Amino acid sequence: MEWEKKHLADCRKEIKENIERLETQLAEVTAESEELFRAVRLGANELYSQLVVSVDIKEGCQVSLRKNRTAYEKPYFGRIDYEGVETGKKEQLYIGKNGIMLSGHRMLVVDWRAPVASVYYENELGRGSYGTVDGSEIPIELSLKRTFDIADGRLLGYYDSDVAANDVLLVKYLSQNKEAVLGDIISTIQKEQNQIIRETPYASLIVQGVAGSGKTTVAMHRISYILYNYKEKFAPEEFCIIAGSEMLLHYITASLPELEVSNVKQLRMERFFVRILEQEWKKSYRFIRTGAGESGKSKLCFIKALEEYLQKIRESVFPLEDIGDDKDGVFMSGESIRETLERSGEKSIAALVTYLNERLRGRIKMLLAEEEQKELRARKIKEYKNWFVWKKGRKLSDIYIEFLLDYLRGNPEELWIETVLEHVQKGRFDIYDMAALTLIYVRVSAKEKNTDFRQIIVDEAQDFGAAVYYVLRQALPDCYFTIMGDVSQNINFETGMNEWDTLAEGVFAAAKVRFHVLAKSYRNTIEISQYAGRVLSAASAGNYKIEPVIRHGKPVQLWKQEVLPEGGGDTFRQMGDKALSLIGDIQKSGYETIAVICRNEAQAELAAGLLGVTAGAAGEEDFKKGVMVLPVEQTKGLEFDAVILWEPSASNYQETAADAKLLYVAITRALHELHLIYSGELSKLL
Ligand SMILES: Nc1ncnc2c1ncn2[C@@H]1O[C@H](COP(=O)(O)OP(=O)(O)OP(=O)(O)O)[C@@H](O)[C@H]1O
Repeated sequence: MEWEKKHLADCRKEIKENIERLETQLAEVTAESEELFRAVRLGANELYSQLVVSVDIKEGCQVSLRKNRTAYEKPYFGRIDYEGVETGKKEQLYIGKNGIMLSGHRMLVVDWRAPVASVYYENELGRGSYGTVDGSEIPIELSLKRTFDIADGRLLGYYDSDVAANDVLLVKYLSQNKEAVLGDIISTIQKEQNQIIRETPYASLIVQGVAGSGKTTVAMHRISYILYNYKEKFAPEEFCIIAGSEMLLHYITASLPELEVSNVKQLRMERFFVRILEQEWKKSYRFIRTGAGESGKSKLCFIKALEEYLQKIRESVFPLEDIGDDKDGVFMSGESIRETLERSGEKSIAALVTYLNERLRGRIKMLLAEEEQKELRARKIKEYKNWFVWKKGRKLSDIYIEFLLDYLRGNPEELWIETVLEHVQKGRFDIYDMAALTLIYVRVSAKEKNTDFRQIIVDEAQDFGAAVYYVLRQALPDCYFTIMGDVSQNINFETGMNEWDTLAEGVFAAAKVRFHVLAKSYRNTIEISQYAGRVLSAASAGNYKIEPVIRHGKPVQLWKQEVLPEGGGDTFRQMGDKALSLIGDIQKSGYETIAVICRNEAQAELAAGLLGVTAGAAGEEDFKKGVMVLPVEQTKGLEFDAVILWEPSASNYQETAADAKLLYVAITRALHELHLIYSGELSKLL
């Protein structure tokens, strides 16, 4: 202990010196760049490149200073001692949230994202290896793995152990209250989480993780990891985080600056489609949250039927016939058209029309190249100009309508199509109509393929059906996807994902996607997890079980309100009073985020009225401290110190898989305390 205390003190001394040196350097470089800026503004253009360099140095200084200042309080959390098997070189590395360099390029603290830091998270003592960014494996003999508990620059203790080195700290960390943002877990990342964070960025991932298993947290750390290790290959602007609601996006991305991630994009799924559709999404169009026939439209067979329909249009625009005439010969053969079509699967019809017309013109010029053919050449070029035609400006929605009519002819029993047609004619589109429009855009009119994005991260991915992912893949063929979800929490039972095979096989081709499972739940106490377990088997057909991290809390409390003869109003008032007194008690025990979770918006309005707070409305963006009254659907992905589940009665939650999923979501939002207030009969699921 004394040795480590001294090491910490020495380390902090060096960091302090670093800070002082950087402060001086920053002051100097700031003065220098200001001077250069003035000179350039007065016309000394030859100093411009010097100014750019100076500004770069200044920014570098600011970043280092920030890292050193943060590190001063808690420079590191782990230590590994090992010997390189091939080199025989002994290393003793301290691992922290920020890599700290000393002058002379001596590494004081290794950044948690560095490849070697993986040893701390994954390896057991003895022979092992770690992977580098270029894919090679470095064999090592690990002799020590140590976890530190450091606060405010003081060493409180350390633990040496094998693979689960960070368990003690983990439980300590989990017992704390939560800030109203997603925490950073750098010092307690678990092995199976680490494997996902450090998966190659050149693969798509599907992660099935039970509620509270860290899917969202892991996804954010993965972005940080990729940007740190693959700076040259991926830029932050090429990342987009997609989720179902604004509140969830705000909640999850609030943790990004802490992880040194800035400038990544974040969009709700429907906004993402709008972004891809660009001007094809007309001003008069409206997104509707619930459309018609979503159950049918969300399935792969529907979107693949559209794909086939578009393929037929393509075939009709480019007949595989020779182009030319008997007298002057063949300018372009049917065979060469076929080859071009095959090679250009990613090109839209409009792009191909332009391309093939240009090629045809080029071929005519080449075949009639002689001077004496000049006149004939000009005539033929004119004759075959715009040989391939596609009506520009044809509205995507018209093509969609034609397809729907065609689909209806083939499937006359699918009556919902009539309603979809009505919506589309009025310019009203749900998420699956938007996916369909996007596919039509990609196949029909896109000028070129979209290269804006390279990494897409979808959170709460189970809420969208396979058709959405099929279209995303087609629209962004060069993109890698990180898809995080939990089929047990699929609240859109008819449309969303109830298993992952369809996605893995039907959208990605199973060989191309890596599947991970996170089974441990870090959020809830054992008592809450076990309670959730009761509904889980009904919610996931028993496929994915929760393994809670051993952390005890209060038992789950049930508060039954007898139905009063005076009628519902009085009964609810009594329930409201009970909730208010519970909230008072919970706040007294120091918890800050409390949610009252209701079955739907109407019940949330009612409960909010009784509690004297405003209910979280659909468009609400802020996740805040205090009491929030929310319909269960809007609590997806969020977590609260305490949850009061409002009216989990038999009539609100019936014995169906869909209702079980809703209950499961609601219960698993609670970190420390769960209370149920209900009148009459409790749901049979409980
Ligand atoms: N390794 C870990 N160490 C400490 N805390 C962790 C760890 N992994 C997850 N957590 C915590 O567990 C909680 C749940 O994490 P997160 O919200 O990422 O889970 P999730 O799988 O996305 O949950 P849900 O499916 O319910 O939205 C968070 O408070 C997070 O900080």
